[in-house]
Amino acid sequence: MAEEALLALDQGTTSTRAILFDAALHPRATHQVELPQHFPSPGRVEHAPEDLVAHSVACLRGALERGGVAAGRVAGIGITNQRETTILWDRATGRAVHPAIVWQDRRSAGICERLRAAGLEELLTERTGLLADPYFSATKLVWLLEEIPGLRARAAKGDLAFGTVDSFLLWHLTGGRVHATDATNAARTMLYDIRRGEWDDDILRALDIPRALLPEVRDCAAEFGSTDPALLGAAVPIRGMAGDQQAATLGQACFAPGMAKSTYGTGCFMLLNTGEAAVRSSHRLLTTVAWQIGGRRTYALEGAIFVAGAAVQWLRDGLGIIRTAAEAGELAARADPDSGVVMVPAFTGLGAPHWDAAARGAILGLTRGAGAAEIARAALESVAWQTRDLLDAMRADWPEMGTTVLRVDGGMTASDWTMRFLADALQCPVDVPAVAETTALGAAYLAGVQAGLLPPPGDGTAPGATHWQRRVRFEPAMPAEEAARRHGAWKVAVGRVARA
Ligand SMILES: Nc1ncnc2c1ncn2[C@@H]1O[C@H](COP(=O)(O)OP(=O)(O)O)[C@@H](O)[C@H]1O
Ligand SMILES: O=P(O)(O)OC[C@H](O)CO
Repeated sequence: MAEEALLALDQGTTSTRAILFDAALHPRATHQVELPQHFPSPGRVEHAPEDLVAHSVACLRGALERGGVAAGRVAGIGITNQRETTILWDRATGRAVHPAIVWQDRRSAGICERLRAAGLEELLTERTGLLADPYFSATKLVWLLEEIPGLRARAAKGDLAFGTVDSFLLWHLTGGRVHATDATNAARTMLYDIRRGEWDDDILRALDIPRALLPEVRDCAAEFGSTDPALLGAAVPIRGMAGDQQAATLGQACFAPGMAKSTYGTGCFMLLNTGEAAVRSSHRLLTTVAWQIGGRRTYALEGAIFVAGAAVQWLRDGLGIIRTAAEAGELAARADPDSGVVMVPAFTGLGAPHWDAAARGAILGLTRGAGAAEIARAALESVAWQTRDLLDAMRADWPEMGTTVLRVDGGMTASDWTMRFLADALQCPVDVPAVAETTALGAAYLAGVQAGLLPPPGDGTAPGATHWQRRVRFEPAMPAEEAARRHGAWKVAVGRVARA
């Protein structure tokens, strides 16, 4: 690779990876490390902050080494990360005062209840676009300040720094010189006014969070400082930052309003670009910042589903009816398509647009003729129907959406059967891109924009002209009436498991 390179760091929930791209955004080398999960008690999920830093540095070094590129040739690093996960650290030592509280962690449910009882939910939703749920960082931070002795006093003195994973990594990569985040990560804290683009003093006061804890908020394509030369052998500028789902939206080149992407990993996150409109949802979707570049914010509606690929993992590890995830589609293909078996995989409650924490999973419509194949098919279908519920909610919230093509990525897109059924269920085309690593691609793209190597979104070359290429398109083959009838059966099943 003779020309300049871009380096993406993707710190996710289950692994950390760095991908080296050339200046035209072709992936050249990858280094990945699995991240240990810690479950100290039911409902609690933690990561070791030192793992986050050590693995990130190892991945950056590994990708450079494998790509045979010296750090000095990297025009910019883009950081992207699991969102909402909360870390509080000592400014003097850089050491975290508690393990990272992961986005899935439910320990602050009681604090959310308190906020709702105090009538604060409307203010929180209006300003931040989010719901009073433990998913977001704010109540995790309140929990730390309330439960860990001495922290409130240290915070008041200005000795501590708060950040999501991006900020914590930035702090360490720059040798403790920069305490900053970007607008997309700030938008997931429940402390940030997404319309005015600043930390919200009313919310900080209501939650008793000292402003001195908070990082400075920058654009997603910006100068974030340079890496400590001791880490990679040269000072490399950090020029991009975005939460992983927002980075994937950029990686999928969903640059124009009305474009949407859905990522199918363990869970599923769907984002719809709504342009300059921060659309307030009437269907319990989230309103979030898709990206901020040149001081201008583009917004998105977001829906999160907790169980997507996790349903396939359950077929494998819970039921033992498949040996590998890839077998799920083969088994489903052998099922009776009219068996009437419906599975609602509400293993940990239902996410958007239902937000029913008490719901639990069910398999309905079993007859003597139903077997492993029908259950596998119902599990894969459930992923498509959950997406249909999100799409319907998005259309209802934002009628301008019109017809769409859904761009998909993540592990489950390896299943052609699922993607074909997804197109049927949604009654719209489903596009799988050539570069599957859309999250890293989005982060590298941001760094490339800031380095002046790539055009920003919306400059006339968008959508898609810069880096997006389709690998395959799935067109709906099921008649609309049949899709509506089957969706009806799904909705009845959801109604049976709902508790809220
Ligand atoms: N061929 C396949 N068919 C169906 N599901 C699959 C297939 N391959 C992988 N998966 C599912 O995709 C998920 C992994 O996707 P990935 O994007 O790596 O997730 P994450 O980033 O959440 O760890 C797993 O839950 C797995 O069950
Ligand atoms: O790390 P992932 O891919 O599981 O994504 C996590 C999300 O950012 C949580 O909001």
